[in-house]
Amino acid sequence: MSKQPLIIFDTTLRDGEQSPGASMTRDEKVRIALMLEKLRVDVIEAGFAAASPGDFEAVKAVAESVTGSRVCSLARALDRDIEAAGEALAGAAQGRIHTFIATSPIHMQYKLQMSPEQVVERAVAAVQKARGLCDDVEFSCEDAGRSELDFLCRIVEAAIEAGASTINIPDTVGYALPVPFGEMVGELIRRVPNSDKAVFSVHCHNDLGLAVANSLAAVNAGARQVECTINGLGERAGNASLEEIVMAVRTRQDILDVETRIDATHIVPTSRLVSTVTGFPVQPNKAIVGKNAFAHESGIHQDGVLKHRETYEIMRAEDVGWHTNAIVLGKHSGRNAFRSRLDELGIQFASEAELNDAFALFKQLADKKHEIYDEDLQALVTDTRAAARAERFRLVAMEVTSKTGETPLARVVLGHDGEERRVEAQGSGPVDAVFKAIEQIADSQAELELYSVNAITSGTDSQGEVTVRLQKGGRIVNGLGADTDIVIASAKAYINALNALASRGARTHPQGVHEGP
Ligand SMILES: CC(=O)SCCNC(=O)CCNC(=O)[C@H](O)C(C)(C)COP(=O)(O)OP(=O)(O)OC[C@H]1O[C@@H](n2cnc3c(N)ncnc32)[C@H](O)[C@@H]1OP(=O)(O)O
Ligand SMILES: CC(C)C(=O)C(=O)O
Ligand SMILES: [Mg+2]
Repeated sequence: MSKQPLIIFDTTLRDGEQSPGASMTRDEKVRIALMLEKLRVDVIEAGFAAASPGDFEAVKAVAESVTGSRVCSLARALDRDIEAAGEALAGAAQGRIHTFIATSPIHMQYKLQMSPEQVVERAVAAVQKARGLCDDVEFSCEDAGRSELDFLCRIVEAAIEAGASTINIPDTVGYALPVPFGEMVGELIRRVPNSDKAVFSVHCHNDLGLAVANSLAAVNAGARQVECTINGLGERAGNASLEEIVMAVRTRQDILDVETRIDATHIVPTSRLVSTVTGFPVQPNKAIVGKNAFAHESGIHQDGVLKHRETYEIMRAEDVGWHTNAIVLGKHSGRNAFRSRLDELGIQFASEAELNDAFALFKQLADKKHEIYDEDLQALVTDTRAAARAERFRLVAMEVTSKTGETPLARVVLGHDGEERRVEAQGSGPVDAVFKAIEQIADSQAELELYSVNAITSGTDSQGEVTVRLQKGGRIVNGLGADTDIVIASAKAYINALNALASRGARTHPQGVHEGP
């Protein structure tokens, strides 16, 4: 039986970015978008063009960089938002304006303070306006999961009549349960007289941990687009995870009559990239992309897998991009192997000089570490790019003494506005001592909101990747640092965050206060 296409709409760069602290710069968005294009995602929602000048620029840059996927911008049902989306998407090979308005009684009454009639009127006007600027328009009924079915039928019919070719049914607050949600989507498709003129889509949030289950229930009921994010990143508890949807569809071809065009071998590198850029580590037991997803610890399982892999594995690790290194990168590798592996990971360099900087760091790392994994390369490039931004502070040297029964002492040499300064400080631990020493020079008066360490690969020679989040006067910045020595990685991350605080460069976060490295 021939399968129907299931459109994969990735919203990592828009809804994913709405996770507090997950903001991305324009260049980071382009880097992730190019990876999503490689993954063969059908639609990339690049941002919310009207949200801020930074996000407008990011949507524009993604639209101008990506040709293999459709690029989309979100817009409220307001002319100014739709015009901004249309303008940002003008350079796209394939663009889409995604406009939305809430349809649940609670949102219409308290948030929009509009009557249902006014909401329908606004939705129709928004779709018409968007169609005047772009021939591909998606309309979403925000909070559809808590909306009345009769009203949904009415507004969806009107939106299709006005020119929307995709109708999205979001479970905005993650309230739905799979069986009733599937029934609701099926009922909508049956009852809306012009439903055959649009693709029905779902966008599920994970507040009850059911985003993927709800999405698949809707697919079974006739939805042919799923909105999802890498690693399930997204507002609050996140969105449906792309990798879980894609692999569920692929693994259960026996009972699902849809297929996607995703090249799953890029899933793990994309997951790593998103995690590195946002500073959100992936939990070890996360389906598909967690480091334990294909690991077997117990004897009976190990025995079974050794005798016949499928006894305990329903997917092959290599099919989703685990350990795809055909060439092992190490200290004897040259520039060509390095460049080619980065190319496979979707990382391109703006100049030969940038490649050379990254290659020099790679050689330093290879001296410390036997084998360089893809994850190391992602971290290394992020580190090079983070270091390349406006450098008010620079780590020149550091030494930390940490002995049993003694208070740790850090001696740090910091480059500050062209001068080198030496300081020392004690702290409750080695990292605390280093941060205190750096602060003696920086005197940032910023609050440390988050400090997290993540081992990039396994083994004691693994690189540690550190995220530091600082907050000052409502402005939040992330700093990233990677090194085989986690205290040095911590110092780099702290300095990186201080440099971000010192720079006023354009950031994309909707509220303009969260900044990433
Ligand atoms: C479910 C979702 O994920 S929806 C997308 C959520 N994402 C974001 O909000 C990130 C981007 N947002 C932003 O940058 C800002 O909120 C902006 C630029 C869009 C708007 O900022 P402001 O003009 O300061 O408005 P503010 O955010 O305080 O309030 C939202 C306004 O939009 C209205 N609104 C909300 N949704 C819609 C909609 N779909 N269509 C029309 N108006 C809407 C609200 O009723 C409110 O109107 P009011 O100012 O008349 O009370
Ligand atoms: C804007 C819409 C699609 C959304 O993100 C939601 O309803 O969750
Ligand atoms: Mg959402």
